[in-house]
Amino acid sequence: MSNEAFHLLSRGGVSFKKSDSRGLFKPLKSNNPKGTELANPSTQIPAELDYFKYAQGGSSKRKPKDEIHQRTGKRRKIEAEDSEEDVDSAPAQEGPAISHRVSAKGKNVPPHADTFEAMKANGLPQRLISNLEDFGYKHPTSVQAYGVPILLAGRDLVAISPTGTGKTLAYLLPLFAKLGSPAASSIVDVGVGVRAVIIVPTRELAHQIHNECLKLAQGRKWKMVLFSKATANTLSQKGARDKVDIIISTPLRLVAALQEGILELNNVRHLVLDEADRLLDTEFLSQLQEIVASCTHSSLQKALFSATLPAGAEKLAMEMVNDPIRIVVGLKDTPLPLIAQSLTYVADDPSKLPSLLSYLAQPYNPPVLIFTSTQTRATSLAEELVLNGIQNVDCLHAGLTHKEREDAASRMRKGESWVMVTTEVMGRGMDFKGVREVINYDFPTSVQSYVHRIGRTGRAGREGKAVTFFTDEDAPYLKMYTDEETFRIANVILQSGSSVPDWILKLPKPSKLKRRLMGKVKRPDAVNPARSVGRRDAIKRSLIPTRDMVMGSKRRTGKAGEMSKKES
Ligand SMILES: Nc1ncnc2c1ncn2[C@@H]1O[C@H](COP(=O)(O)OP(=O)(O)OP(=O)(O)O)[C@@H](O)[C@H]1O
Repeated sequence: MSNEAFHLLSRGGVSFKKSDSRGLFKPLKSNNPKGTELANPSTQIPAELDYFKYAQGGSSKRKPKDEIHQRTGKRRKIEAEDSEEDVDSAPAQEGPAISHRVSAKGKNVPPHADTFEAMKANGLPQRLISNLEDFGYKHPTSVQAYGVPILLAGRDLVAISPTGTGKTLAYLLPLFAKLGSPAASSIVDVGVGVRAVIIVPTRELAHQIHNECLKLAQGRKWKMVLFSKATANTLSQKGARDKVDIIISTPLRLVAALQEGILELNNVRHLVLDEADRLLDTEFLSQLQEIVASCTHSSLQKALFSATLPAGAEKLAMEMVNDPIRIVVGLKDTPLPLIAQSLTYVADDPSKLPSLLSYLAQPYNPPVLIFTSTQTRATSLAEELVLNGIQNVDCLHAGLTHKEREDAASRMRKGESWVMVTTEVMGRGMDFKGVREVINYDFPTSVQSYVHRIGRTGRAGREGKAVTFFTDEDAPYLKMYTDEETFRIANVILQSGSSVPDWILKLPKPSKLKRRLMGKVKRPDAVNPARSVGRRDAIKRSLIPTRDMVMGSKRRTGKAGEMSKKES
């Protein structure tokens, strides 16, 4: 199905209204069937995990951490290591701003700053603080409170902080502060060529960060380039590229420009790797090494950020930085307790579609993000949902054109997509604040993938819900066991305060072979085997009824729209 036809089929006429970020700290209402209201988050989040300062000492509706540890029978090893090996860890702070656990390792860790105002003493200009006030940001999050002073002090940083806790700003604030003023208007010698590079694994994320830069840069004429084929061509003229302050790019694009000789990175003083563990994966590693090797300026500062950093990636990360400080906010590789997680047994692959359809037949909180394992399955599932009358279905994966991808992301931001079917491409970094529910239609291939995927909800202090379907084939990979490297999804769920049925905990340990096969479960391209015969005809035939259905849904969704408006 072409993307256009797909939209024609799937569009209803109502956008749910997303509140802007100023409303992030207000109590949320849900449109759940019973009409029960989610309690005020300020009474729910454990203080130590209150990244957005809701709790300020409030109690949690989820299980307190000690209780969780009793259930898991063991406090996670990595966490114990963090606290035992802290060097110069900043002291626990009285007061509302920093009331949760942050561990900092490294020599001479600069003290953290409780407020944006206090960061002035570290060199954060008033201009940036005023911009933050305009966004309605009152306090720094933990990763900002600790990370900004470290980066402003010129130190290399490896920062691990849960999804949706404001890592982007934690590196952008010091970046703008350290760059001082745009090269074009600087009165001091800033050298020739780009001074800061931000590398991210996907184009969508690069786009999002570019937008964040534009917001933060208000009032100054920074030259910030979202690197693409088109911009690479423009930058092939030396005059144009010498005026660039910041480049945001995926590794592939940047390496291509380096190899073609249309870009030099010898004036880069700040290199940021966002989603660092993904960038240190074998897929990107050699490109990344080439980029790092091209940044030859003597005062190059490196900052690596991610919500997850498995041991192998952490080793590579630590080798890449000089005299670094490593900070860990909350529990490493663990989702926020704000996300209510559950596992749903669906026997086999063909049973997933009916399970999903019955899930979506109940009132749900749009937008919902649904993850599949491949592009073909994403397309197939999106089509099935449309054919089954689900409204405002969208699809985004790397097999679409750039324009289609950008349009889909933009519809999501505007609240026009109620159900977005996607792949790993949206799993990391994407910040759609309104996402209420994530469904892992296909079981994630690693704990990191799980943590990032479900981290698309529960952002910036909001509550979220994550449902993971698992089949008989997936079951071996749920099992908890204590080898830190192979911590599995059931552990992660328990660790972050949601519950896991006992029968899952009693599943046998997977064999070594099964562990090696993790993520290699072969799934058919079509999510509905019955549809594989005459699929195109079926879609064609359904065009008219589906349009009628969409028109009908416009009338019906008047109600749903009102409901959504009330809650946002
Ligand atoms: N100090 C703050 N106060 C309120 N909201 C904030 C603050 N800092 C950031 N945010 C908002 O929190 C949301 C999440 O931020 P961001 O995308 O940087 O998270 P992240 O930690 O990078 O997540 P991920 O690991 O998924 O990439 C964004 O919408 C951002 O605007």
